[in-house]
Amino acid sequence: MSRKSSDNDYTLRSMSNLMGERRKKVSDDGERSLIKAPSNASISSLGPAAATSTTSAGDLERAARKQFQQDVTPAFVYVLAVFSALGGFLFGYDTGVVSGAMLLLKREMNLSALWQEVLVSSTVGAAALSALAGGFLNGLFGRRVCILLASFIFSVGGIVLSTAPNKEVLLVGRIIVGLGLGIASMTVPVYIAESSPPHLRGQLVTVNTLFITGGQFIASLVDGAFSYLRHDGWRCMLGLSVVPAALQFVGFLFLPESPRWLIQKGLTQKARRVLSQIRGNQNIDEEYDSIKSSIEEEEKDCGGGGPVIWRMLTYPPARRALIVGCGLQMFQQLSGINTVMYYSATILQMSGVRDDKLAIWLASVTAFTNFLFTLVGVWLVERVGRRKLTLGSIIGTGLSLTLLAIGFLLSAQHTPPVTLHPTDPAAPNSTCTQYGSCEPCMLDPTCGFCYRENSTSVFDSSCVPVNQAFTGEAAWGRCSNTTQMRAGTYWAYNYCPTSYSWIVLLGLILYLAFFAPGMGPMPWTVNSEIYPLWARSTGNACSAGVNWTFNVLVSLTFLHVAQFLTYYGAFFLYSSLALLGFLFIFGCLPETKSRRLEEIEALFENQLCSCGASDSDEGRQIEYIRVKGSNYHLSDNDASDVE
Ligand SMILES: O[C@H]1[C@H](O)[C@@H](O)[C@H](O)[C@@H](O)[C@H]1O
Repeated sequence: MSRKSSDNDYTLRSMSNLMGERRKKVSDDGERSLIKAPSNASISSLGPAAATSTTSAGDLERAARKQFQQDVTPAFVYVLAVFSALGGFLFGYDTGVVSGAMLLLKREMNLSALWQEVLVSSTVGAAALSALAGGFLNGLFGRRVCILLASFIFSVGGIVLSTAPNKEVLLVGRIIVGLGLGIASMTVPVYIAESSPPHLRGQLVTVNTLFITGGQFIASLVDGAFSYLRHDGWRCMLGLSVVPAALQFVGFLFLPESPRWLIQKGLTQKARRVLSQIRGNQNIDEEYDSIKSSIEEEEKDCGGGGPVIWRMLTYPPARRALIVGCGLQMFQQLSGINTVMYYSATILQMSGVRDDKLAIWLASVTAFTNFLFTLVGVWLVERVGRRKLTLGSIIGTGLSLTLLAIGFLLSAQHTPPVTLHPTDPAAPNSTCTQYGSCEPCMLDPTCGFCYRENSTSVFDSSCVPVNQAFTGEAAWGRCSNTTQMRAGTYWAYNYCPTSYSWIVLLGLILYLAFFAPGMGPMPWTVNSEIYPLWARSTGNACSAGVNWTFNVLVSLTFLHVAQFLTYYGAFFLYSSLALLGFLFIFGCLPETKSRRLEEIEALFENQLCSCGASDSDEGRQIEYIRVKGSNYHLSDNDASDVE
């Protein structure tokens, strides 16, 4: 039997199986069977060439398939997604908890500014490296083993951190946690995407980012709660991550490997078993066959030798996908999310929350807002699609960054003058005491602004050195002991009192509302689906590596950028980068919603920019995808067999 007719028979058989079950299921629902059953049946009975002849037939089939899958999606897929997303939770928890832990650690272990920076960035740096290594491990050992490995590493890291006797061991613990983070961040989205049915894939992968922001929110609550413990509060903060890590480890002992990886490795019987388990009562023949044939085709198309990254760079569709994936991750970080989150406590203080402890609690309001709006993303991703969601998000993000910058600019223009110039008994030539207004004083990390305030003005103000061990107080003078400070006297470190703080606060809220549903989750979601199977682990490893690298770059440079360009300059810079990001996304990101993973490669087949395509272009694209999915190629207006 020729390849064409066997494929044909197979498609017909599987489609009519599918529709047989479907008809049984909806026979008591006349309207639904009228819409769905005939369209599918007629499409399959006409054969692939006819099926590709109209866009509406394709759409109908897609809609029918979606409806059918929705009816029978088993709960197991959700269990699998939630256990995997614990990796996202640990990502959020471990990156979020460190700021609160550091406040306590620097006092207890007498950490210098350099050590604090090293402890925070070592995790992110280690994550960047291990994300890259994760690509290789994923290809070799599979997704499940990598998730098990990551949760094991997280548990070890948590134990080392919570029992660390000194800063050197703390550093080892932070690096161990980073290694787990890198592997988890690139594996979990891939595993969820490969196991989910197409109509739920975007939503379930986005749940992983929901868990990241959830982890950051819980971390902020834990930070707030344990900040009252004078001793060893940080041990509890850092050690608590062992609980979700152990839970995920145990869960994954029972969860299956990704069916796509199994098929790729030739473990076909096992793959069939896993696919049936994940799809419940659905007929898996069609899906299994489509994955298998696309792997065979990929091997033919891209079977050239050499390392995967080399094959990706020399095979145009994979190269384009890689550019889109890495670009999205880069622009996510360049939009300044981690700076805004990190800086949010200060923004809130600037808006009138003077108590340090209260500011820590209010930082959890920011983290909660990020979480809440990621939930909106989970809701929207399958409704409006990845492309529109990401574009809308980056426009809003850019505008909010501009508003933040305007708020900072107005504050800088109306910055209060320094009216008192006390002399430091220990260092009479301290630079702090020489500044003429609050703005340059605030931009110098060694100084803070001490002032008195009534309802209308700031007076009796001075710029004095900060207490390096506890930035909540000055090193000497009126503001050096917050508990004994006179009523109406305040200490501002990192910010200046201003009546424009409401603009900054509004900018912060709008920023999170726009960033969290789109630019937060979509880079992870899109990356999990745009690469062909042979390039998926390497593609995700590279893009996750780019995310972590830009994360550490943006966080490490923020204070220097702010010193050099001032705060408003820094935020104007981020908003221009968001504008660049918009152009990139507008030009390069195709819509992947509802397509099978095996169909998506075709979106990168002809051009980098599939956006701005007219309806007829999209129609042609759908035809092309369908044809590719059925092992046929279009020649002019006709369909001809591959072999
Ligand atoms: O998608 C996530 C999320 O937006 C987090 O809030 C952020 O801290 C991460 O850097 C990012 O990758």
